[in-house]
Amino acid sequence: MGGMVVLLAGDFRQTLPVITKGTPADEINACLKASTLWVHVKTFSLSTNMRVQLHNDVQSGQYAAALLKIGEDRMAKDGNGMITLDREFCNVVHNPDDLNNFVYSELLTNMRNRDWLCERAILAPTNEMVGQINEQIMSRVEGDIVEFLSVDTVMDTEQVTSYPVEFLNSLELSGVPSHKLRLKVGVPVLLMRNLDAPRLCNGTRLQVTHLGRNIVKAIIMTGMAKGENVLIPRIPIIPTDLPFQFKRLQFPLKIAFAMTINKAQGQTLKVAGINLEKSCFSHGQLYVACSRVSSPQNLHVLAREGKTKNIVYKNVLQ
Ligand SMILES: Nc1ncnc2c1ncn2[C@@H]1O[C@H](COP(=O)(O)OP(=O)(O)OP(=O)(O)O)[C@@H](O)[C@H]1O
Repeated sequence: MGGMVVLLAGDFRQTLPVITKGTPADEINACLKASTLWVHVKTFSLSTNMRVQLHNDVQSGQYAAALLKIGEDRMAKDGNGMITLDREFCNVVHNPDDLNNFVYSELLTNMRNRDWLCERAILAPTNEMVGQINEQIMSRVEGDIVEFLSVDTVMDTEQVTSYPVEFLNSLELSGVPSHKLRLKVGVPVLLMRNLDAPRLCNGTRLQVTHLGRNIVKAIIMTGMAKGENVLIPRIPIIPTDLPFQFKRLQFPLKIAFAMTINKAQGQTLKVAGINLEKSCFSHGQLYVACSRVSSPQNLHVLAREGKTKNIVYKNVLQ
């Protein structure tokens, strides 16, 4: 059947599809532009950055222009291929504690305000960094940490001896909750699976209100069911991108003070911190991170000497 009109909306300055252990060439090949259908696509361009425009101040035009310079790799680079982030573009900070304090100032008082919690996040390129930042900020929250250990089992009983439980427990997989999930009452969490769409979806943010042995009570902070109290159970999660199948029984939650830049794509934040102790490693990450907020006053960036790498695959933009 032909002749149907399909509307696709996107921005090729943003991150490309993630290919596990893939090279830049694999990412470019997975992009819509590499499809044989692309020649039949008619493109229209949107020209106003509404997120920035809505802020409605004199700096908004400058900020939107600077974002485009990052997205299109038009920033000047030094001999090591690094760009310099200046004060007009963001607040450059020099250590992780400062970054955490700028974004989560007076955390204990403000944590009761769910809107305050939702409108801010610290972003980092890798899951490993995100895990560390979440632990650092959770340590500032009052109360005891409760540790939930997952139950991991191999699906094929014949493979039980090849994959001991200790090995399964050690697997940290993207999109799969950790074996050891550490939470406190009051912390914001991200739901990692669709439990009851459209109320409780992958990416919905919640605030923990009670930690039981077999259930987590939480209040929904984002989306159509904002304000509702919910019970989150442990669910079986089966990763699909491994050479063998195993099942992890765990709460589909992770702490949401910090999240990866890729996870933040699509979100709008009032205040963002970007931890670039380890630079971005893939196309569009710096652009996505910086473009989550609408003004330079609300963007705090931790980068050594204010310098960082901006990875842009120019042929995706042509
Ligand atoms: N025409 C508009 N009028 C008012 N607000 C708008 C308009 N378009 C977008 N916005 C606001 O701008 C912000 C970004 O919009 P939206 O998330 O739809 O854009 P997007 O292109 O998906 O962004 P990105 O891909 O960068 O995440 C949102 O807060 C949205 O409410």
